[in-house]
Amino acid sequence: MERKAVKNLIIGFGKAGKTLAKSLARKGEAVAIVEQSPRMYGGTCINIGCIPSKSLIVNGQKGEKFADAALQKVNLVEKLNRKNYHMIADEPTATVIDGKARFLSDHEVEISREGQPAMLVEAERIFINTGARAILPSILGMSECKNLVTSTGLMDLQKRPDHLVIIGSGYIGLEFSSMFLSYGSRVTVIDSHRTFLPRQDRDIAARVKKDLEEAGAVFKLGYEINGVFDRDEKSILNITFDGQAEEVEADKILLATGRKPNISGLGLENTSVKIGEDGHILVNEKLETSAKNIWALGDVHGGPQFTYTSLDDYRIIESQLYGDKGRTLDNRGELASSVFITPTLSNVGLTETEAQAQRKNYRLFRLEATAIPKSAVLKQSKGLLKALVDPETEEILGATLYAEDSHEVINILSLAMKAKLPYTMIRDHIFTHPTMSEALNDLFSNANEVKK
Ligand SMILES: Cc1cc2nc3c(=O)[nH]c(=O)nc-3n(C[C@H](O)[C@H](O)[C@H](O)COP(=O)(O)OP(=O)(O)OC[C@H]3O[C@@H](n4cnc5c(N)ncnc54)[C@H](O)[C@@H]3O)c2cc1C
Ligand SMILES: NC(=O)c1ccc[n+]([C@@H]2O[C@H](COP(=O)([O-])OP(=O)(O)OC[C@H]3O[C@@H](n4cnc5c(N)ncnc54)[C@H](O)[C@@H]3O)[C@@H](O)[C@H]2O)c1
Repeated sequence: MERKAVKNLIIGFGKAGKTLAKSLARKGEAVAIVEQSPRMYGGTCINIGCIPSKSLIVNGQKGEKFADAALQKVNLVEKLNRKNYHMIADEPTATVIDGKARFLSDHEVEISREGQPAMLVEAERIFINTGARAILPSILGMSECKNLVTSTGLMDLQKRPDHLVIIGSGYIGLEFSSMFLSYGSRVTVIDSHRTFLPRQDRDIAARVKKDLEEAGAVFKLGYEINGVFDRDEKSILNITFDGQAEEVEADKILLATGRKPNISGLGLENTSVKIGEDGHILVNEKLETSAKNIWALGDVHGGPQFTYTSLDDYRIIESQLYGDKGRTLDNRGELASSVFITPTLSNVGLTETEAQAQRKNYRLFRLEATAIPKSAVLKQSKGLLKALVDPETEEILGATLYAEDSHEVINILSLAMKAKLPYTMIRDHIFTHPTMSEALNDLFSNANEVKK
């Protein structure tokens, strides 16, 4: 077996891993990064996640035809994939190894390669960045169903399905409903949960649901899925609500019921790395696993699954191994998030419901998106903005922005929260005009405070 010794081995070409590989190489350190599929150079985000999905979403909003948008998506991904490969492979002290990694011990990793003998890599330090993969709930008949796909399969289609049935109304379920509605598909969303967007305030969830319904989505919430079978070119889902059975016919079925840490076949049982009950790699606030030479970064260690949290994991490693050791998971602060539907739904910090559950004192500010001049310019006036402020410190406790471009505007509020700025600073700040961010002036004005 071919053997290789290297100081740093990174398993998985994700956001954290590739950024770390580049940084190590720039320091002149020997680093090898192993990736199981050339299709995935650069990881989930650029190949099968954020970037292709947002490309399809944006082109759908612009009114492009699905076939054209699909082609643009392929070209964009190919370009980014090659760029990511060369970003690492062209560094003199870095090596990209094609193959699937499996631990033999805390320091030894076997890499199986297609059409070539396996390779054994011995490394001083190992960074696991293997991401997450779609959870496939067990549904009777699903393995024989030819129209059942995950988000990856759906984005590979050349032709839009006439009727898309989506199982799951979380991030992927909602973003893909909005996306395919914009291309003219009929969309039905089924979720086992009765409450729509359970972590959002009820007024926000109701708005989102109503807007998606107006765009054509049909929601079937609180349904159990009993089985699926093919009939000619279509597939039929058997579902029940309160014991009442019904059938739904679909051209494609998207499974979007969550993603779980990718540790399958990684051989962690041969190491001293400990795994949590739900299958994530256990790490401390410095991302150290229970093996002293092994770290885990990104989706694989559980917690929020975002590209920007994976990037922040890289920053933690950099700070711990080469910096002032100040950066950890514990001082990450509030994370903003956005669901890229139309308009976008963004959150940071507490929702009103969470503030109430925590018995916090808060001042509530509320603004209809119709009041924002830029929303009229953009011809997208749907939405509602909410923000909570601590009455004593005047700091922002949280915000929910359901409005066009809220994925940009939310970052202003997350920065303000991190900097502990009083809300008055945002209220009185001079923003350029006409922009969606200037709505923050109005949102925080006294006139828009909701007296409880
Ligand atoms: C459809 C979709 C849309 C998304 N949209 C967004 C978004 O808009 N914004 C956002 O922030 N997040 C989004 N996400 C989530 C985001 O993509 C992930 O959280 C992020 O990419 C995780 O990065 P990572 O660094 O953990 O690893 P990944 O980027 O997942 O990389 C892991 C890599 O490891 C490889 N690998 C796995 N096992 C092995 C092995 N044994 N040997 C060798 N290689 C291996 C995999 O092939 C993969 O390339 C989306 C996800 C999906 C699926
Ligand atoms: N904009 C973004 O940042 C973005 C976009 C896409 C994905 N992501 C990341 O990817 C992760 C995975 O997304 P996701 O949408 O797959 O998961 P999710 O956890 O967001 O939503 C899963 C949904 O599936 C439902 N569900 C679970 N099991 C079910 C079953 N058996 N039958 C019917 N419904 C069922 C749940 O009730 C939930 O509504 C997200 O947590 C997110 O971190 C982020």
